[in-house]
Amino acid sequence: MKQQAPVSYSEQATAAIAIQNLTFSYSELNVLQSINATIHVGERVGLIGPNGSGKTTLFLLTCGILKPIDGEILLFNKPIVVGEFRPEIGLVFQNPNDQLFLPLVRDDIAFGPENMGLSAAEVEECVQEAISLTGVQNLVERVPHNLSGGEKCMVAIAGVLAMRPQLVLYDEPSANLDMRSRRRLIQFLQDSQQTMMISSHDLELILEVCDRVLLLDQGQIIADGDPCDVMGNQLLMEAHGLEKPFSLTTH
Ligand SMILES: Nc1ncnc2c1ncn2[C@@H]1O[C@H](COP(=O)(O)OP(=O)(O)OP(=O)(O)O)[C@@H](O)[C@H]1O
Repeated sequence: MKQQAPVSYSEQATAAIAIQNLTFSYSELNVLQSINATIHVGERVGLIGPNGSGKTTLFLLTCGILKPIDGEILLFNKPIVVGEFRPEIGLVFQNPNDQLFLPLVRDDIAFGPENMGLSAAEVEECVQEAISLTGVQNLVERVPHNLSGGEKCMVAIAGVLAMRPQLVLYDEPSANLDMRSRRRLIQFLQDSQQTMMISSHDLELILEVCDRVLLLDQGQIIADGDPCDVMGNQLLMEAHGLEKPFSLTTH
């Protein structure tokens, strides 16, 4: 439950992400203040925190979309450089409309691998694999713009998986999904093989999918541990604008 020390040499072999003394501000607004955390290969880590605590910002830094003020992030032991494409990592954006922009779903899913210098046959293999994993076969000839929220969510995930990342960051993946689409997403996430981080206010989803949770608030990682322990701590949750999930209320 306490903040982690910077990654040690012995941890490097299994570190997918090593966040080291990371500090970030938008102009005058300090968002992250010297945070440290290591995400290991194979982990499924939930990222929780109140609105505006910096969850999306941390994901954008981890993908090299934003540049830290201080500190650094190592991705599989190699520093993230802002603007450098790293195929090892994929980000599923909070709003699928930010990700889907081509006239056909199939083209959207193919966009990533097509820009990775792969042959046409390799692109097709990646696309078919992603379509199959996400179950969007019936949507490939559709116009992304016309899809429902749940359909857009799975197509956006397919577009990321088509690049075969080892690590996927999901930003609020269940936002705006109905019960059936959300259940399908949870099943998909449980079956996924990649190391993952999931930022969400859907704490029950985090409980069902993740084996570890980080609580972010006031620029700091306030808690880091087992999801039931962290989210079952009512005083801790309430102190940071969160509620203990209903399914933990009898524990
Ligand atoms: N481009 C930007 N310019 C200035 N401030 C920003 C920008 N993007 C985000 N912020 C601010 O940075 C803080 C962190 O935002 P961020 O989106 O990372 O939080 P979050 O934890 O993902 O929030 P939510 O749970 O509401 O999605 C907020 O106060 C937000 O208003």
